[in-house]
Amino acid sequence: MAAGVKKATAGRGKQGKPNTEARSLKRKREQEDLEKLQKTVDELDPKSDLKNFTDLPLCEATASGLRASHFEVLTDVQRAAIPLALKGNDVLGAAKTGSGKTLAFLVPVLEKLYRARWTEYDGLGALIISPTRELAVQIFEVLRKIGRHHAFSAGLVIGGKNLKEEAERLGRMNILVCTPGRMLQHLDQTAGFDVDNLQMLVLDEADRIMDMGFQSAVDALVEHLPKTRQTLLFSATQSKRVSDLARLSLKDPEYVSVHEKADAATPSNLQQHYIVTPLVEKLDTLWSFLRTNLKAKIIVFLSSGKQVRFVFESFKRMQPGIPLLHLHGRQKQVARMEITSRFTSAKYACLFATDVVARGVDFPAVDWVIQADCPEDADTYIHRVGRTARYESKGRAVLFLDPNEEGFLKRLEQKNVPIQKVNVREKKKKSITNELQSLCFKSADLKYLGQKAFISYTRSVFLQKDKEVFQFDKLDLDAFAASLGLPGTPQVKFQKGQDIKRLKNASRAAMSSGSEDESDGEGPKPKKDEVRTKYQKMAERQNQDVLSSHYRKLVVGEEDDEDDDGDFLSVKRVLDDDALDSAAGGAGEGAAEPKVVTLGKQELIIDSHRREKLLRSKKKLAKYMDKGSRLVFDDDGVGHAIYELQGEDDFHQEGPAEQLRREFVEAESNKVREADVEDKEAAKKRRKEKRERQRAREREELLGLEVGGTGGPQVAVAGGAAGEMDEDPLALLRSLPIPGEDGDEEEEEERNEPPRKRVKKWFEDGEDTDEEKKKKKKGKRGKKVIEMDHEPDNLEDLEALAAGLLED
Ligand SMILES: Nc1ncnc2c1ncn2[C@@H]1O[C@H](COP(=O)(O)OP(=O)(O)OP(=O)(O)O)[C@@H](O)[C@H]1O
Repeated sequence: MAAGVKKATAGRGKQGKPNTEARSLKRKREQEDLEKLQKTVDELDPKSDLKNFTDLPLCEATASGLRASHFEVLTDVQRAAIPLALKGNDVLGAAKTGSGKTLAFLVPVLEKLYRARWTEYDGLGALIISPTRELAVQIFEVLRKIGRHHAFSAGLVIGGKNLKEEAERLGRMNILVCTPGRMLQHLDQTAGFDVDNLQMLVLDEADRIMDMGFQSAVDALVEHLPKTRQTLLFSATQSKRVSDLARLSLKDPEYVSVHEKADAATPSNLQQHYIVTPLVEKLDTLWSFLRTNLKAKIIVFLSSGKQVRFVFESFKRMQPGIPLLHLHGRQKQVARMEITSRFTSAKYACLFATDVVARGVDFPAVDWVIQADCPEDADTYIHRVGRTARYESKGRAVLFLDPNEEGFLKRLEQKNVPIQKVNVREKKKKSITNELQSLCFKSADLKYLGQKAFISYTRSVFLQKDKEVFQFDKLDLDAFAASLGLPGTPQVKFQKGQDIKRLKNASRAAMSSGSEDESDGEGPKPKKDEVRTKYQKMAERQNQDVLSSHYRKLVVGEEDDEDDDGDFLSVKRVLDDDALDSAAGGAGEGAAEPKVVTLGKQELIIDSHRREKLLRSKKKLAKYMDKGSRLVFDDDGVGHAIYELQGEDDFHQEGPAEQLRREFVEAESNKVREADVEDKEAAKKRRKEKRERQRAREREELLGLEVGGTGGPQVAVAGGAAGEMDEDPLALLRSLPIPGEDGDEEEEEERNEPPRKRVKKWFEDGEDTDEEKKKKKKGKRGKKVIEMDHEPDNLEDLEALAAGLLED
């Protein structure tokens, strides 16, 4: 789309002055061309037999962009949809995966704006919405390629970038490719972002975008858009739901379904197989498959980000001999882009992925699509396998089914998906359970990942809507846990909750986050300033504490109870050993066993280093303790409360109350007096000892200086003359008290006493020359410094100091 610059400079005279005549001529010619083009479009019969892009009434900029990108022959969907769209119809386009739907909407977008003579001053002309960031990036790239000779500005709005920066650029864009949440965020928040002129709205993977995960965002987004626009909807699994059409205010939409009467819903050059492999042997089968297909480009689909991480990490450690990559919605945007581009350019590689790349993503030359976890429905199956056998290339797909999941084949049949059974050559199959066990034993991290994978898998099976295919009660949980290499079976139990789609889309509930393409079903992130409990914080820890999702459910689940359309899982035991293990150490190996310490009436779980530190601080612990009550001990060592109430009768028997009171006061006063005398004696003794110690110290200091001679400051003693004394050269320094050390009570008192008169050191002698004195004065920038040879400790000293301060 750089041609705008060329266009702007065309029509200038030799000296750079605008040649008005040439310009008006050019404009006239353009106008004529445009009218001619519009006429051809109006006369175009959408049902006519068109073969190539050159048969379409397109402007030169689009035609040359297509040529430069080597697009010549129209695909079926392009042949059917582009003419209708060029003529201004709303279109619902359905065609198999990899059949070229992207161009079927991008070409009409460019043409519409071109024929409307759209300029940068006209604002946003077309909005293209994609359900995932990966797909949005891809659409944007195709747009850039075929639109290179147009002068339109185009932008990508997908989140993961600075909102403000994005907002600044938005106002200048004619075409935007976006994900729904991020776009809505801009429409709601970006001041001056005007979409009133919008000519065209496109929804790629429309059925997904109209799905409930995006429902609220899309509805809110459409609210902002003008009703007088053209709308194009495309997908390989298009729905004609009237409610969807109404939501988008489509006007007499043309339904384009080029493969409706085809033998299959999937590309004809795609070979599809399934393997019946028990859940407990799934990883063995997958591993053995990879080991026998090292020279291939493979995508392995798994049901959650946790599955992806565990399989990726464990296989990586076992080094299968093929480069491994992994992609899921919880990764940072930069990492996702990096992995996508690495897999795109790789010749041989295996990508473990969630459904984040199930739709639309056009990785070149993928040989195999393996669905290691059964997809939630036939549509998802169709999109997943569609990552291979794209356009005219061949591809193969394998679906792993547990014997209990064979009911899924019926679903595929209903959708016209041809699939054949293949058997695994048992000879080539290798069990990796022992290796996984040993890896999990050696690495706590991997074990935690395995536990999380176990839980997320079992949970997803339980939550699936299609109960004929996904039968939780038929899962052999112990054997499944063992097959992942786990030392025990993490325990799970049912709780009323939400259905899988709702859970999967939980993160989309707050669309403003912009991370709408999350496919891991890992629930929403907390808002920044939300107050969270310690269990919530533990649950959010990214560092693999296995029960995090359980804790999350424990906490979030309470709120979810209202929603009764299904059930969901959570832990039976709040704290099992592993959970505590992980909670105590974050995730690292050798994490300390959590302790439960009873403090007063409270139980304190020591589940982190911070808590452990707390145990060492009496002061901090004090706040957990009972405040306590003071006791006095009698001669027999029995404790009594300071004020014990005596029975009234006993009290009266001892004599008149007033007399008893006086006797009590007198006795207590005597005690205080005696204690006072003792205290005074003790204090006197301590002061005496202190004085003696001080004198001794001063004597030693003087002695030290004499030994050191006049050769330099005190430290010189250590390196010099001390050696001759055959003494430890640091003896003097060691004899001096070090602040903070040996802090017994008396020394503490000593430190609290007012500072004593300090004996001047020989090198501190204040007998400076006059010049030195002047220098000192200057150095202190005019500040008045009064030098005294000792600190003022009587009235005379203070008067002298005050007099000095008044002197100029
Ligand atoms: N007319 C054409 N000539 C040659 N190649 C084409 C043509 N149209 C599309 N392609 C190529 O076919 C591949 C698939 O196209 P595209 O991604 O548009 O398919 P799609 O129908 O959108 O698939 P999905 O349903 O998976 O999103 C791309 O690599 C694209 O470059």
